[in-house]
Amino acid sequence: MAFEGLTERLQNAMKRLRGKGKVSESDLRDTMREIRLALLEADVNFDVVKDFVKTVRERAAGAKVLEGLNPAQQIVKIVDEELTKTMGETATPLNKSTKIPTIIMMVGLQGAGKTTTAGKLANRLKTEDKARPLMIAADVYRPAAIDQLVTVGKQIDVPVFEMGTDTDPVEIVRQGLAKAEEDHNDYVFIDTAGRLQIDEQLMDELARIKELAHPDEIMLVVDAMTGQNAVATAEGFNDKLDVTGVSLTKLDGDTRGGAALSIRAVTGKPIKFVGEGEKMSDLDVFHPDRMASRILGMGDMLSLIEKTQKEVDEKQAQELTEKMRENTFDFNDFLDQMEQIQKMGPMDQLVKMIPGMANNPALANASMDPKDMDHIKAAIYSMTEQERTDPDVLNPSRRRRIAAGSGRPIQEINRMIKQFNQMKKMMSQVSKGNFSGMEGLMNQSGMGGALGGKMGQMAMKSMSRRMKKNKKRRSKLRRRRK
Ligand SMILES: Nc1nc2c(ncn2[C@@H]2O[C@H](COP(=O)(O)OP(=O)(O)OP(=O)(O)O)[C@@H](O)[C@H]2O)c(=O)[nH]1
Repeated sequence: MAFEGLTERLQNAMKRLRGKGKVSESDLRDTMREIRLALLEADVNFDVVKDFVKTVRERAAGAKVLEGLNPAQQIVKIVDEELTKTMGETATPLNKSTKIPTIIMMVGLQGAGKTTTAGKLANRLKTEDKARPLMIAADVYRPAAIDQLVTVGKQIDVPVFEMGTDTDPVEIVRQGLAKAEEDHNDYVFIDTAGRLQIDEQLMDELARIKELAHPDEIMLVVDAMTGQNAVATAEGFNDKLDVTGVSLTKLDGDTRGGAALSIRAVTGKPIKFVGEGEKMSDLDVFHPDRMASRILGMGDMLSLIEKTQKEVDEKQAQELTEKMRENTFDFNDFLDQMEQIQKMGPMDQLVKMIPGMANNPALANASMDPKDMDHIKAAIYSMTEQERTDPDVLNPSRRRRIAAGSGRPIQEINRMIKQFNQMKKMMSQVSKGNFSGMEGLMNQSGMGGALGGKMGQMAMKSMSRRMKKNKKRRSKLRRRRK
């Protein structure tokens, strides 16, 4: 099994923190030493280990004690996040040319899995994107290599261009590309020669092929089982060819993890795919976050941690609901809400996540312009503390002052206050469990319109999260009163 030793050692390193209410300096030091040894033993590059441990230690020492998470859980979370970062954070797709064909040049040492990976990728594009790839056999040094590519081609029903072993590989590639043009293939894979070790002659040949073909992707294939050697190979190929992506093969074997964890950090090039078997379908997109949880072997623990965190967020949300229910939701709360929402990302996407809102025609065109948010904020910033907490005092002269202070027209301020009040009313209704009038209220108040729409959306977002929980809590309260 891949990563077995690493997983076990990392788990052991963090186990010692379990059940501790507080992590002392020496606990942390011991844990970090264990993590460091675990990574080194897994053949992770020394510099990568050094940086990793340093970052985790700093984050762990500086971490505020998050409510709801114990110290061990927090450190697991930090280690998980940093592992993910080390491997590149997010999945990186295959490069694609704007006009066909997209040319993918496969490079790597002999036996790394170039031919197999070319076949797997071609197969994937064919089945998922209905692509029509062509594969060029440019390894003229081993007749068996051409046969192998031809066999793979038959297996996945993808044509192979080959000229035997007597033609210069660059010439083969030139003619192969002409053939692809003629046949309108949308992808071309160039299967190049490998050696047991990097040598000048091979590199020169690859450089000549690169110069001729201008590949969109130079995919370096490395065998994950070879640990530090894989990393050295990657560096060598990258220095000479400036590769664009890496495929790690044989992750189904008992690789220790060094290659997966070091390549990105050492070469700066993303791992794009991983091979996990010999079958043509055994190819996966490389997801750093999933790989990190797999290495940690703490899938359950990590989802628990996430859940706990969410609940802490919900506790804050609960306080807000309380205010809504008691009708004391004011402009300060509104400002808080807005700031939270702004941190979360584009408004229209958030709205779509609300159950039942994805297809709501009232919100169809209500996308959130950050400028509008800023205008609302500016208006609230121009209010006095009293006005924020007690919006009823907002008489015409105060409104004029706010308009002048925020540089917004008075009509806009009036509209905003009116809609805030309607929203507040709506919120208090909803929080009391009265959903029926909501839609009518939304339309009546022009919530689908510009400013109100946005306020409405924000309110909807916070409400939807709370409704369920609140309902439960209210019935509990009722029971208690009885
Ligand atoms: N278990 C496993 N085997 C793999 C994987 N990828 C490739 N292989 C095997 O590794 C061996 C070498 O793969 P090839 O595709 O022939 O390697 P190559 O880089 O093209 O090698 P040359 O053509 O000799 O330069 C084959 O037996 C493949 O079946 C993988 O992800 N998992």
